Amino acid sequence: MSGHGTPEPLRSMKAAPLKGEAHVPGDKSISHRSLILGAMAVGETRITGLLDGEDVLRTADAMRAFGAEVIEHGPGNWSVHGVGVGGFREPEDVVDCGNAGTGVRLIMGAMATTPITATFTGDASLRSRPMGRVTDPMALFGAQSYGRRGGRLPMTVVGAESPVPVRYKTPMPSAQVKSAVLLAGLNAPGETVVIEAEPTRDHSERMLRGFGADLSVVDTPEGRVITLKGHPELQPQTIDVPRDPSSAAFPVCAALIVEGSDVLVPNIGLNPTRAGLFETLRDMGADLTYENMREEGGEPVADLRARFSPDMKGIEVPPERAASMIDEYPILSVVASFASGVTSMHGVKELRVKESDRIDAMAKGLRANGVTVEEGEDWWEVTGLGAHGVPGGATVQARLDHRIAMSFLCLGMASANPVTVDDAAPVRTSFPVFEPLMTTLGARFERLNTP
Ligand SMILES: O=C(O)C1=C[C@@H](OP(=O)(O)O)[C@@H](O)[C@H](O)C1
Ligand SMILES: C=C(OP(=O)(O)O)C(=O)O
Repeated sequence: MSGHGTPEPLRSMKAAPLKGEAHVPGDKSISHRSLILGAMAVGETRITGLLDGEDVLRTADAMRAFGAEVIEHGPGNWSVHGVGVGGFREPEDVVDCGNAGTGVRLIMGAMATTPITATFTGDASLRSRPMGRVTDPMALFGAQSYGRRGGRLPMTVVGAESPVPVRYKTPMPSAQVKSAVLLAGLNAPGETVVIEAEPTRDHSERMLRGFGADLSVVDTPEGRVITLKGHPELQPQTIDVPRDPSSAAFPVCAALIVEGSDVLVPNIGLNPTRAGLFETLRDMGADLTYENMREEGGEPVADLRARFSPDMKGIEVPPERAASMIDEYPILSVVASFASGVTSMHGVKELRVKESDRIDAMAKGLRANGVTVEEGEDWWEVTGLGAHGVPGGATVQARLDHRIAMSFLCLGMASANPVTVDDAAPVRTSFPVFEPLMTTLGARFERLNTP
């Protein structure tokens, strides 16, 4: 598992023009939810296109520990025989969610209204992340939790004996917190209500409805109000997981900064709660087009075509767009380094509690590679050096963060000198085929024994 093995240093050298098609893996958010909702349905859910990244494999193991039958039939092809809402059994051992914030937080929610006890842990990154944001609303349902100081893992959650429904306004924009409350609400009587001031990714709402839950979403002056009726019998589904826009971001952004590139990234979901990066890149003047726009499973889908864009300009990224591109700021900051002028990113303090403090990780690594970065608690600014202006040449720390590792590997494809990442193992959490896929397009990597 990432974070426990030998570090895998990887150097990224100037790439050849990136050309061809990039078939990126399945969506991580939807993959976690497919397994969890499949485990809470009655009968067999079939899944194709499931991401086989380590984060999702941990969730599959966790669902087995809670009593569901989870079987891999072949690459991406899975079945889950669910135990029904309220049917989880008590895990016999500690549940290790690895590197996955989404996995642990959604599973805590899913079990918090069933009278069982479970202890959760994860790798060094996950053990440093705040869990109070989920255990606070779980306490309102009647669950108890005992963790390390600061609400850190390892943590034991004692599910509520007689859960009560909850009305909860999320204190920060977080789809994980929203989803944990909705999943807990499944096994509470009456109506559970979540209110979010800023809309976040809505996969849980769409999928809960798909599984047959009674759920309504209303936009009000207070924010988005989501109401779920408790105690549904969830119906098993057949799910084809769409490709992950957050993974698509890497070949797209690499193509924009590597001279001579022209890359097609087919079948990417453009759900508006996820597509903020692509709009931002277009606002910066990127040659990024949506081809073959269509609807699949009720969601907009397109093939993304990205070509080398030497004339991109820095912009102020609208803060209200932050939730729809929260995982994409690291790679955006790489693109911003190759634009001209300043790109400023505000309203992004959530970046400080991801797999790493992503503002700090990117700021330190970009500075080491010759880029000027200013930062405050909830904002940062990157001063671009133009299409050929980034020196590169440094070794950076990935900090057990897949998106930091992949972002700096993309930087090295276009900078004057190679960029080395001290440990690329975390890439396997979300994008296990990143290295071969990017190599096929024209990237050049060198594996090192020591960074
Ligand atoms: O719900 C989800 O699937 C996710 C929500 C986001 O986290 P937050 O809820 O902490 O913003 C995102 O960063 C994460 O990669 C996936
Ligand atoms: C923040 C992320 O994931 P998680 O919170 O699930 O660890 C991510 O994938 O960028």
